[in-house]
Amino acid sequence: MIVSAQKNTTEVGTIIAAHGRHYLAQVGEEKLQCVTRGKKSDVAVGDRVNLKRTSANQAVIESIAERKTLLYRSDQYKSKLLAANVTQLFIVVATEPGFTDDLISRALVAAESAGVDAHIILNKTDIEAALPRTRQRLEVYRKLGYPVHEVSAQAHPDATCDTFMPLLQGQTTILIGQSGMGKSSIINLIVPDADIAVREISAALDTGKHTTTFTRLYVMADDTAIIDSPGFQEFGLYQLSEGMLERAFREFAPYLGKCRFYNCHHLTEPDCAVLAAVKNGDIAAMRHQLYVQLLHESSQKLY
Ligand SMILES: Nc1nc2c(ncn2[C@@H]2O[C@H](COP(=O)(O)OP(=O)(O)OP(=O)(O)O)[C@@H](O)[C@H]2O)c(=O)[nH]1
Ligand SMILES: [Zn+2]
Repeated sequence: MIVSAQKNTTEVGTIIAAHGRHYLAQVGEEKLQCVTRGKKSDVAVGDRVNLKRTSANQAVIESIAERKTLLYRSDQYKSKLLAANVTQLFIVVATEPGFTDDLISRALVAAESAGVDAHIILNKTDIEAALPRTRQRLEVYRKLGYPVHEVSAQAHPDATCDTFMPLLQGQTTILIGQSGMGKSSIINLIVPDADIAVREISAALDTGKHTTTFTRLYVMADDTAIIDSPGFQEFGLYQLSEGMLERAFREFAPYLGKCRFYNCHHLTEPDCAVLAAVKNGDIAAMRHQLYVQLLHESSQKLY
């Protein structure tokens, strides 16, 4: 079929899902199946792209607009693209089941190093027995300046929407969370017809049964989008240099440059200002341990 009107013009779209080297782009009200030229597959969900139509519902990606931010996911010892142009990252945790600090801090490091704001969403506040202890566990992050928002998607859906809507406005927000935290419940509240959209995306990309395993973007308004990243995407942090890592721990900032050695790794060095702060409790030991672990991991990278 020849679509004469669009034949030689370029259109602008947003990548809303990716599966292998097949992409789906939202162009106004339409969803177009896209491929890249050649073997390139460096397109990420959230990318703004220039497209050339090849049929009524297909197009070729001509170019990718400059990215404001880029998040990576981990794939063995490699980092692959997770999402582009994200402005804020919401980490969903719950009173129950338990969450791990390791995953929260890794997500925070990913956000910091990408220049993306990070917020923590505490869901299931209706499970009151577990609430005090959960709040206390999140205190370390709140003290670091990461906003913590309390919601209950199930018990207080309207209040949950009221909490989210102003936060989402004008932003591209990625939601991540370990299984069972209630991320799907939240998405279904704030994105009406999310299920329909996922089925549509899945059919267009022919992902078969893998409907829940791909990252997808929901366009809410011109300047507002939500990205649902299923499962708990391990963030790719292998590409971070030592300098980027130490800066991704925002509580290290007052101490950087104050160690005896200008190239201090903050591991076991004498007169290390960071270690001194860990020792006197100004830096949480748990956070420093993760820094050590990430430093170790980034030295293990294969390429
Ligand atoms: N008590 C309570 N339960 C909730 C709340 N929100 C979600 N749940 C329940 O928590 C369970 C997990 O919710 P989901 O929305 O499926 O969680 P998810 O994080 O998407 O989990 P996966 O689908 O495994 O990734 C379900 O049984 C929900 O009914 C809440 O506010 N309070
Ligand atoms: Zn040091």
